[in-house]
This record gives sequence, structure tokens and C-alpha cells, in this order.
Amino acid sequence: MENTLGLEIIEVVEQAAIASARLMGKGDKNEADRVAVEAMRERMNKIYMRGRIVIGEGERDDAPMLYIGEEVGICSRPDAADFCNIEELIEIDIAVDPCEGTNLCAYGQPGSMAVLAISEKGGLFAAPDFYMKKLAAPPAAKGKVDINKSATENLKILSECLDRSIDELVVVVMKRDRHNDLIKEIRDAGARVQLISDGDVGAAINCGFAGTNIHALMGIGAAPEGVISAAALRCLGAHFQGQLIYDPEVVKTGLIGESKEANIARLKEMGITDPDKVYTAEELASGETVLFAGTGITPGNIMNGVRFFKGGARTQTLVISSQSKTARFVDTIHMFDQPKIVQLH
Ligand SMILES: O=C(COP(=O)(O)O)[C@@H](O)[C@H](O)[C@H](O)[C@H](O)COP(=O)(O)O
Ligand SMILES: [Mn+2]
Ligand SMILES: [Mn+2]
Repeated sequence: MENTLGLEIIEVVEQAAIASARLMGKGDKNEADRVAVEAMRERMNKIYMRGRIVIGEGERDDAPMLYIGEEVGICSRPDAADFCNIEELIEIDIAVDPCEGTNLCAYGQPGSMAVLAISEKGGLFAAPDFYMKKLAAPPAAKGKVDINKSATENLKILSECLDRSIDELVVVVMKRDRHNDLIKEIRDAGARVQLISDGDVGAAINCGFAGTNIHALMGIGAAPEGVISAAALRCLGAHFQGQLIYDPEVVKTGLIGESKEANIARLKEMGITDPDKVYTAEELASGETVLFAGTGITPGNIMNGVRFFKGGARTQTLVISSQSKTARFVDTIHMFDQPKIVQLH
């Protein structure tokens, strides 16, 4: 999968990031999102593949593009047999977030990215548009920290696994009212908290690398983003657990259906009979082959954002593959039309 799709998939996230970055700082999050979706879809539909969106911009009724269930790629077209040897192509599932951190992009803040994860059919958990309690941690703590344990207990475990004192640990938490007690507990335990307004995919991925000065992500964000994070962290051998959150009382802010009971019923309809199940990274991204790709829109901890120059742009993309066991940073200069210069720095 990586061999045949690798470079094309990189271009998918690069194009989405470039499109969004043109709107960086313009204050219009919907437009930043829309152009990223459009660019991603256009580039995906030029690839010789049979793809299906399993995590996207919503159900067909809500979103005109990259909706859940949408088929993408040249070999998904009704006339595909004229172009593709369909029997030879494996069907792939794709989870996308064309502009992850739309607010960050719209307000010129760090940490916005165009991201996706792919796997063979059935290899990614088709997460409902719910919230998810998440715990991400570095590879050394994989399977040792546990989302069912308290933050205090997990910080003790993390400190042993990483061979550093608790006050040397940094935990990322989204700044939301629902996290007030969690933030207090982490601080009381002696660790430091990095509050973020948006963008918990980037925070989760930071946990997978040493040297980012981020040692855990705790708290509740969106479930679709949880699956994309899990795909990246699974490939890195890092820790990720996610548990769906369906109770509006727990979420406190945001749109999450009218009641806990109605949400449980909705989950049941989707085939999720145990709404409290804790999913591991390997369950959320269970495919034999999993690939994550993300391009920085605005600058982040591990990737630059899109930098425009006259006639072109430079992007940085992270591609993580379970197949080749690699995390590649791809630095690309894009030449639009006929640039007078090809800017290096
Ligand atoms: O910050 C986020 C927003 O993503 P996007 O809509 O693609 O720009 C995500 O990283 C979060 O995981 C999540 O969507 C958020 O926590 C849920 O929203 P909220 O109700 O504001 O907490
Ligand atoms: Mn997002
Ligand atoms: Mn988004």
C-alpha cells in the first residue's frame, strides 16, 4: 500500500494544507475548512485507487464533500473498468481531517494540520461523531498507563517509564470546562499542564516522539480525531486509548445530541453495543497496514507550516507507516506556474 500510494497520499495532504494556509489568519474557519476539503478531494480523485471515506466531514446530508461513505479514487468511478484493473486493487478505507484545528488556522495560531489515515477495508474504526476520552503517551509507557486509572496514578507510571520526575512531565489538555478537575489533579500531582485551545491530533502525535517536551495527552476531544491519532501512534508503537463519551453532562460544551439515553440508542443503531468500551490504538486502527500522513498548515512542534514565496510554497509532511516502520519528514517545494525563483529558505 505504501509503495503504490505513498507519494500520492503525501500530495493529498500537501494540497489540502496549501489551500487552507492561503486563508491562515483571515478569521474565517469555515472557508479554511472548505478549501482544504475541496483540495483533498480533488487530489484523491486523481489517484488510481478504490477508496472509501470512513471518517470525514459528516454524513451525506450534512456535507457535500468527503462525507462518510463517499467513494474516492479513479478506480471507484462507475466507468473504472475502462481505466483500472479493479480485481488487482485492494479496497482501502480513509479517515480524513482536511483542516484539523480550523480555529488555529483561521486565527493564525500554531498547530493546524491537514491529516489522514489509511488502511485496507475495515482497518479503521468508523468512529461516530461523538466525543472521546483519550490517553496518549510515549512508546516506553505503552500498555503501562491506563485510561481507567486516575491521572495521578498515570503520572507516577509515566515518571517511572520515562525515568524522569513527575515535575519534569508535561501533559497536554484541551482548555475546556469539562477538564477543570483533571487540570487541577495533574497540577496537584506535580506535573505541568500545556493547555491547548484546539488540535488534539497534533498533541497526541507529539507524545509519540521523544524531544517534543510533551509526555501525555489527557482529556476529552472528538472521536474521529481519536482514530486518526490512534493510527499515527500505533505506527509509532506509542500508547493510545480512547473511550467514547456520550453523556452531554460530561462533555459540558459542544454539540453532542440531546441526552445520554438518546446517544446510547444512536450508538446501538451503529452496532456499538458496549458504549463504555475502552479501545486501544490497535483496535481503532486495526488494519494489517496503516499509514498516517499530515502536513503542517501553521507551524507546529514537529513540523513547519506552509511557507509561501513568489510563485510557490514549501511544505513539511510527516508520513508514518506500519508497513515500512518509518516516520518520514517530507520537505517539498511546490512550484506554481512558472516561478522566477525556487526559494530554499
Ligand atoms: O480542536 C479540534 C477541532 O477540530 P476541527 O473541527 O477539525 O478544527 C480537535 O482537535 C478536537 O479533537 C475536537 O474536535 C474538539 O475537542 C471537539 O470540539 P469542542 O466541542 O470544541 O471540544
Ligand atoms: Mn479536527
Ligand atoms: Mn477539521
